[in-house]
Amino acid sequence: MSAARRRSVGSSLVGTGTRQQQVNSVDERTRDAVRITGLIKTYPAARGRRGEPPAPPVRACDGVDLRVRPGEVFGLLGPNGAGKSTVVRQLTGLLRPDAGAVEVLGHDLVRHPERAARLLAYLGQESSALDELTVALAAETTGRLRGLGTAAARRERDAVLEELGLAKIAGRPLKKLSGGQRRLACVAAALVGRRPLLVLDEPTTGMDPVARRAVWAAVDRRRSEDGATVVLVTHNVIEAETVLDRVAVLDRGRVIACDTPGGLKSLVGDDVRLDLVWRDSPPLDVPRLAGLAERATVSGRRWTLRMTPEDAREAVSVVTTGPAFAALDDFSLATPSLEDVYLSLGGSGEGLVKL
Ligand SMILES: Nc1ncnc2c1ncn2[C@@H]1O[C@H](COP(=O)(O)OP(=O)(O)OP(=O)(O)O)[C@@H](O)[C@H]1O
Repeated sequence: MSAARRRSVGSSLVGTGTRQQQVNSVDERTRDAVRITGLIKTYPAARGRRGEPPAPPVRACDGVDLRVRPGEVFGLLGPNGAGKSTVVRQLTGLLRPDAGAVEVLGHDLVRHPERAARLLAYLGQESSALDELTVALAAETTGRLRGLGTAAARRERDAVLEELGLAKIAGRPLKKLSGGQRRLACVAAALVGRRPLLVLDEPTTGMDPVARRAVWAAVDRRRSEDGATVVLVTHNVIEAETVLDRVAVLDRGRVIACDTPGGLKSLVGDDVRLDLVWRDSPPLDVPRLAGLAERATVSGRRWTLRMTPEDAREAVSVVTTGPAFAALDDFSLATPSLEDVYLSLGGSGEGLVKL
């Protein structure tokens, strides 16, 4: 129900006592596009095959609470194995939680998982189901399955393929495309037969920058023109910073922070990050450089330092003069990123992608 419609229903019932309370409680539930409360999921232990040790149970969701507002692009960020896909598979009704509630636009998807198909479009990590079809047929078939008539499905198919730059390869089967092209075709299929909630699990994996930009523009259009809400899984911190309104950081099945990218970054204060890349070995006989070496995280030829802006100014003057500068290949100074937030919150940082 749109906000305008909710307002008109509410105002027509002003003063009717109990019915007003009912409307208020419906209003309360539908104010969030997605409400996830106390979600718990443990994958059971598995017997070891051919003499291998058994796999222990894995608690992939450990009490996850999330609220997503209508029209928001909301991200789940975290390293491999943090539990992001497990959350979205429960959000889409594909996986039953052990405990907790999942509501989408006021519908209880734990009790009624079959309603998910009408409420949301889901792009999972693996999408081999469409592999035998051509790009055009994958999009058209998805539209038909979502209840569009033949003409409407074809109209939407053509519009989406054009929008995502796929018209030229519309006649090719998905299984004969590159990884990035196949992923783009799956995004196209997900967008046909519009749904109020889009749940996209790493939609741009393997795509080149042109395709990525086309996907983000298409997602943004669904939000601005249709009022769609988007839940997006990513472990790409750069994407997270640029496309998301709010982001929940997941680590080991728990939400360790949830805010706007800017709000999260303010958690790490004013510290800046200085990256130094040396041509070969740095001249450690320069005394002030030896001092920096003690504070740096070293990875091959790269030093990374987190410091106050004043210390960074001093460090930059050290590395841009004399023998240090001669030995320097590259350097960059950056304000805090979501990766810094993640690390400062106690995440391991492994598996976060920076492109
Ligand atoms: N079907 C399954 N059976 C057993 N364990 C599983 C299963 N699926 C996922 N897991 C485990 O649950 C945890 C969370 O996995 P999940 O796929 O939700 O993480 P993720 O954050 O989506 O990771 P990625 O970024 O790699 O996609 C991991 O430890 C994973 O190994």
